Formats: sequence, structure tokens, C-alpha cells
Amino acid sequence: MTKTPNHQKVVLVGDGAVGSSYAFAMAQQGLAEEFVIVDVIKERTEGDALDLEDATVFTAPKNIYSGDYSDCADADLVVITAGAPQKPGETRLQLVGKNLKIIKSIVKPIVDSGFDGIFLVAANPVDVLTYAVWKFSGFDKSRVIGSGTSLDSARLRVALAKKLNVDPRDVNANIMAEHGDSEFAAYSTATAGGVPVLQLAEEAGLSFDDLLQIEDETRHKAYEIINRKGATFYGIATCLMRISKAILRDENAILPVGAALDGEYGLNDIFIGTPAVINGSGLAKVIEVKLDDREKDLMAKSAATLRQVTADGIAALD
Ligand SMILES: NC(=O)C1=CN([C@@H]2O[C@H](COP(=O)(O)OP(=O)(O)OC[C@H]3O[C@@H](n4cnc5c(N)ncnc54)[C@H](O)[C@@H]3O)[C@@H](O)[C@H]2O)C=CC1
Ligand SMILES: CC(=O)C(=O)O
Repeated sequence: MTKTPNHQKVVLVGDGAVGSSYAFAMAQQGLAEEFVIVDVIKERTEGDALDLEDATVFTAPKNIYSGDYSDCADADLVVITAGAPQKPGETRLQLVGKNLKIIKSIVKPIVDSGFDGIFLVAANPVDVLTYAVWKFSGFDKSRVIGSGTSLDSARLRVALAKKLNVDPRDVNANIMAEHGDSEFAAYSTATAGGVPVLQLAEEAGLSFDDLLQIEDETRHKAYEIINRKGATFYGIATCLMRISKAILRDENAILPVGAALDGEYGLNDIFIGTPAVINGSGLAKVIEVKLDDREKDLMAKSAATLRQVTADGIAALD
């Protein structure tokens, strides 16, 4: 299919629970005129393409089809959700061995296709795998984005909104660092309606320990969902749609993602959860949140964990 200047093409790699929910979210929003689905299970991608095209009658015209890596050649965005999910009780970091192998096998044929767009990675452990996509692709770090702490920040906003009895869209709060067990809530800069969350919490009778309890519940929410229904997918699918929209519509949106750092927070050579400006070129700028001393310490510890797992995981591949 020949692309006209306003025609946007997205390739989804990994058509499981997360990938198919993302495809549905993209169809609902009318984003990308061409949407290609790739998976090792070809029948699933064919079935999903046939199913999803029926939705376009009520949303926006879109060419949705099952494809392969050669379809990445003229894609604007490749979204990677291929990989094993956690079993109940399993941590994200425990997926590193098998999912690094999968990522390595995916990135090479995508790059070989001539792909020159932006990678968005969601498979876990997402910070490690985003780093690996960057290393294996040789792309500039601005063109490799992880879903990072987008979902965790959404969960924090939902939890705070319930406690403060406000709309979650009006809560501006970030979970930072690893998308996983060492993440933390940057409460010192969180606001709602321009007012510090710390102040609003106090007025609502919540102590800092109560806020730490909310942080802990946020950190463990994935486990709670996986214990009940085996996987999480609607939340992350919507986060991926939101990040995709910021890229495809060239929004300069500030979103929490998994970003490559270049000295911010005193860190280099790592992908980690932080707010960043996202536009048509990818990750335009990391927004460095002013952390307090407690948060700085948590950021450093989380980064050290990610570094170790990344180094061990990549060494084990060789
Ligand atoms: N970043 C985040 O916030 C979140 C990340 N995840 C992660 O997303 C990943 C996918 O989760 P689910 O969709 O629930 O798993 P799933 O098992 O439902 O789907 C995974 C899909 O990947 C495909 N796949 C495996 N190897 C492949 C390869 N080499 N090439 C192409 N496709 C391949 C499988 O055939 C399957 O369709 C997991 O790693 C999970 O932990 C899940 C939720 C949130
Ligand atoms: C599975 C996962 O990473 C999440 O729901 O946060």
C-alpha cells in the first residue's frame, strides 16, 4: 500500500491480551490509517484483523491486516507487546531471560526491514527490554520509548482521586523509576488542581503513612489483578494508545514513560520511569522532576536494581 503524506502506519508485534486490547483502543480512537498485526500465531492475527475491521464502520476508516516484519519498512510506529506475561506471584524481573530472547529475535528483522520510525515497548520487564531494543536496534535513544511507569502513574492517580474524591484526570502525580517492585510515588511534587497533594491529603485527614499505603497498593495492583483474572491488559492498552496518540498527533504531551536518561537524576545509560515530552519525533525531552532526598534515594536504588538485571540478562544472552 502506498502511503500519502497524512497516512500513518502502526505495526503491533504481539497479539496477546495486551496487544489485542491496544489494537482495539487504537481502532476506537481512529488512530493510524493502517494497522498491521504481527505474532508467531498467524491465525490469531488474521482473526483479530477480521474482527477489528468490523469496528471501523463506527469509528474511522482504517486498513487493519495481519502482516509480517517486512511491513515495518514504512511504518511510523512499531509497538512491541510480544513476550511472556507474569504468572501469579511471579515478578516482572523474573521474566527477563525468556523475554530478552524474544525481543532480540524481533528487533533484528524489524531493523532489517528498513524501519525508520519509533519503537514503543511494553513487554516486561519493560525498562530492561526497552534498553535492549535501543541496544539491538542501534536507533537514537529519542526513537525508543518504554511504557515505563505510565500504567503505575495512572493507578496512583486513580487511587488518590478516590481518596480525595476528585476526578483522576485532575490529579497530576507520577510513579517513578522501575515499572515494578522498586518504583515509588513522587509525592513531593504531586498536585491536584494546582494544589500540592500533600496539602490536600492533610486537609482530607490522610497522614503521610496513608499516602505510603496508597503507594504500596499501587505497586502491588498488578499482582492483585493477575491473581483475580490472570493478566492485566485494559489499563496498559489505554496507556499505549495515549503514548501512540502523542507521537502520531505530534502533541508535545508530557507523559510518564520509560525514557533514556542523559544525566537527569544523576543517571546515564539506563531507561527508567520519568515524565517526558512526547511528539512526532519520539521522546523530545526528559522532564526532570525535582525529587526530595527520600525520593532521590529511591530513584538511585531502583536504577541500581535495573542496571544489575539488565547487565546480567544481556550477558546471559551471549
Ligand atoms: N508495561 C506494562 O505496564 C505491562 C506489560 N505487560 C507485559 O506485556 C507482555 C504481554 O502480555 P500479554 O499480552 O498478557 O501476554 P500474552 O501471552 O497474552 O501475549 C503475548 C503474545 O506475544 C506473542 N509472542 C511471543 N513470542 C513472540 C515472538 N517471538 N514474535 C511475535 N509474537 C510473539 C505470543 O504469541 C502472544 O500472542 C508481557 O511481557 C507482560 O508482562 C502486561 C501488562 C502491563
Ligand atoms: C503486568 C504489569 O506489568 C502491570 O499490570 O503493571
